[in-house]
Amino acid sequence: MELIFAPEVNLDELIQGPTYSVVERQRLGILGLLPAAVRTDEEEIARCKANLDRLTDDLDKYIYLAHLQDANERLFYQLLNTNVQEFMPLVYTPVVGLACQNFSLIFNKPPRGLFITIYDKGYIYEILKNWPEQDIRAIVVTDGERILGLGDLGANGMGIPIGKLSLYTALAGVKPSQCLPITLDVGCNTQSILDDPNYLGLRQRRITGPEYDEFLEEFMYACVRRFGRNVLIQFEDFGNHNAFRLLAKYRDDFCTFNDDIQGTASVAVAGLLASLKVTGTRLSDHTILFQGAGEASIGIANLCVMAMKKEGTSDKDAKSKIWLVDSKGLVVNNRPEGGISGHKQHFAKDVAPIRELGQAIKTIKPSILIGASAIGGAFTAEILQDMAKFNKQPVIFALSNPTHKSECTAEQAYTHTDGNAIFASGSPFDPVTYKGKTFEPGQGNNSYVFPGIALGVICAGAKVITDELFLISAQALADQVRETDLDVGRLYPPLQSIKDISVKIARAIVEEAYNTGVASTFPKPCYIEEFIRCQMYDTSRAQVLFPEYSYPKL
Ligand SMILES: NC(=O)C1=CN([C@@H]2O[C@H](COP(=O)(O)OP(=O)(O)OC[C@H]3O[C@@H](n4cnc5c(N)ncnc54)[C@H](OP(=O)(O)O)[C@@H]3O)[C@@H](O)[C@H]2O)C=CC1
Ligand SMILES: CC(=O)C(=O)O
Ligand SMILES: [Mg+2]
Repeated sequence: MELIFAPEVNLDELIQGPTYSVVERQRLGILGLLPAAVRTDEEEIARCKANLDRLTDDLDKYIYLAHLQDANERLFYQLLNTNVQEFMPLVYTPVVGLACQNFSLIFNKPPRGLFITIYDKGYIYEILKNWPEQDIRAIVVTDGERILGLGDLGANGMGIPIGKLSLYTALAGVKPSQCLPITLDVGCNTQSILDDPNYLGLRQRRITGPEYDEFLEEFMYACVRRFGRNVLIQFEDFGNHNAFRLLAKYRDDFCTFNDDIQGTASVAVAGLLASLKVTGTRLSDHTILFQGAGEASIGIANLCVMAMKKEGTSDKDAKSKIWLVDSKGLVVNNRPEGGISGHKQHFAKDVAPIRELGQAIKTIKPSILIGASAIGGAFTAEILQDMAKFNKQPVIFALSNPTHKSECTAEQAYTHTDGNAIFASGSPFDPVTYKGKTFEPGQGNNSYVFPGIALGVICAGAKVITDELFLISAQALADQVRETDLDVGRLYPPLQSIKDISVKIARAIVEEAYNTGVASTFPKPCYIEEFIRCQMYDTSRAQVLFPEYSYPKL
């Protein structure tokens, strides 16, 4: 047999590992660099699973998967797609929280994202040029100040943009080469992190004020200059004091959204719309109480108002049905403790102050209770029992992440309401069997919507992302919920069908983008769903083809 060797071996060529055929190995000049077996994708996925099964520690599993993503991205996404339900908690919440807390320890050399520090001010465009890919369509950016419910993790927050963008690909087929995770390192205010000898970020307290704002401004313009006007910039896990004002500042001129405010609103309203099918009510019939009055709660509250207005309720009446509890108690006008910012002000009521959540519930008797305060266990047995006392089927969402920050567990929700709760949570819980019925609660997490929204925005070349798009996505998601889901207490469609769900969301986004004149992909595709599917990442392996050919006789 005649062997053909390439003059120089490119180790990148090994990326497909043992799935290369012998002929491919010869042609690529990598013969001998792999063991003899020529394997199918399925066999390689099984090998990855066997490796994961050997590991007992979640962080070790995260590290294994991160290495797989670096070594063989295609296989990584194939593996995730074999069982999204099983693998999502390992690349996303809750384990991504653990990974962020240990990020400096587990950081590995291959760059999965860009770190841009406050000292890079003036050179952000040049740093963006260091990223090897040119055709970036989506950026997820954090400054690490509010990572899940874990607080300020500084540069360790990088796990979040990486994890979110992995879901862009795994859940909605956005091409990984078009995604760029970015951490803006402006310091960290968590002393234990600054004291950690392994910490890899800037070892200083956070820069704030005009210097921070100028840095963000330069970042936004540098992204557009480098990757084009339509590059999607998703803000993730910024501190409350920056999140709202940056969204307000950039939303009309950039293709941007804040996932914690707007994505969360969309997924929560989707869950509420699905719950209406169970209770046979309208959203406007409900009284909603939020534990927490931050990015997530205010975002959801505002979108609930939009949804109620669609039902014909006035703005004033809709707002009157929504109550907030923050760290100082019920959000009421003239509260002695003050602290009612502009966003909370819309929902502040003219009633006597109440300090405790439990007391607020006894007084207001809400039919929907939503937790987004990062106070684990805030929904006590008594609170859950009260919700069941006041309502035949209380809606209870414990949205805080990761799992130990959840306001209650699924088991607590069902047990303390005698199995009557309509429940969803930000981080996943295992099925619960109560009095012979097995509940499989759904995950009220923005991950159900942001990948599909991003896919739609990218396909349409949307110039801006309006609030209307988040309500449309909520409706598109709720429309996917079947009787069989509701029967097991799930307000969301099964995760296993998430790619099709994302396409439906994307389709709704694309149609709306054209209808409202914010699309810029022309000509408008005739068959929108087919067009979207054609843009999606294909995990099947590109064959290294060497067609037989010969020169014509000279
Ligand atoms: N499931 C999902 O998809 C999402 C979940 N989340 C989760 O929601 C949580 C909050 O996130 P986010 O809204 O962005 O954070 P913010 O920091 O913006 O808001 C937190 C809110 O909680 C309030 N709070 C703090 N302590 C208490 C307390 N003891 N009692 C009542 N309220 C309290 C704060 O009050 P004050 O205003 O007085 O400071 C603030 O209003 C996090 O755990 C996050 O992981 C967030 C986004 C998406
Ligand atoms: C899910 C999410 O975005 C958060 O917890 O911050
Ligand atoms: Mg977030």
